[in-house]
Amino acid sequence: MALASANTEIATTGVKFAEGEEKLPKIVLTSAGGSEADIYLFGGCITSWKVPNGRDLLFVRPDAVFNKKKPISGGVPHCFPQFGPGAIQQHGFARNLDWSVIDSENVQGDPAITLELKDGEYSRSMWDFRFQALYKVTLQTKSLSTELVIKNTDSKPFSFSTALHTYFRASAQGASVKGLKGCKTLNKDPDPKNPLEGKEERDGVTFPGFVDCVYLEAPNELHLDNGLGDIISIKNTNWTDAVLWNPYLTMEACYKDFVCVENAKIGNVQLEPGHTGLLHSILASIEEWLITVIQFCRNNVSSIFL
Ligand SMILES: O=P(O)(O)OC[C@H]1O[C@@H](O)[C@H](O)[C@@H](O)[C@@H]1O
Repeated sequence: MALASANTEIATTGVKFAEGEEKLPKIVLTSAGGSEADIYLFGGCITSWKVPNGRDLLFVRPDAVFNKKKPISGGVPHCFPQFGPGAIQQHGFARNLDWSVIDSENVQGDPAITLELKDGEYSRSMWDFRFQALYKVTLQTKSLSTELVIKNTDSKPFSFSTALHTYFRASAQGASVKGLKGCKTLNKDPDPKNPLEGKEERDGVTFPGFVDCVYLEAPNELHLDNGLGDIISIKNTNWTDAVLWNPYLTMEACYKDFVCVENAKIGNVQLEPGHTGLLHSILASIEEWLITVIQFCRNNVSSIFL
């Protein structure tokens, strides 16, 4: 189904247009299983993901503005075509532009929407390439999955870096991320322009103060304990890297209430004309007992089968 503008009615079950903050158009997805997600067309930004118990697992900063003068600070903003710092604005322009809805579907009670962003005068003024970005967001009862497809529609090659800069609601003091042990790190604290190389030695990475660290070649599944009673699995295909960020006292009003765990592609991805790159991520709320079983199996699998 092709959808032209924000005013078009969507006939797909579980997918509707609504007025968001400051009357910005947003899409509301509602699954048959009782979960809900909000996606603003401005920035193609998912701002809310409520699981069936009603808890919103994402966080929007209290200083977020919805007037298109700044990107929406919170939820799942895009960083494209640059993660940064770099030649163009920090985190690129995709979070500052209106995306359009081009498709929607509902498969067995699970709604999905596909947004599109293409180059225009504004984007070409800082990054002179023609591209198409397709972003499919699918909501299931306990998970939210995204698929980002970048296509080079130009006649010359280009390269980009990218991230999903996900803000999770958390008690930063009690939060931890598992799965990063052994990864090579680029610590942007104290100097983001000259990150310090290192290796992660911890089983669970915590947020005791300012954190701004890139993890290279991260595994395809991480577990975030948000310190509020939720365990969130963050799975990916092709998002090779991860970034952890908490601004600590530089954002005194809210640093205690969130942590960013970002799927990222830090090294430049080179795309030839006509070629596409695909990045897939699934956030899933999982029960603590399941984590215990997974960990038990990981620790004991060799002894069970030997
Ligand atoms: O643009 P935002 O949402 O304020 O986020 C900024 C932060 O984003 C993080 O991804 C970077 O690693 C930090 O260096 C940066 O300060």
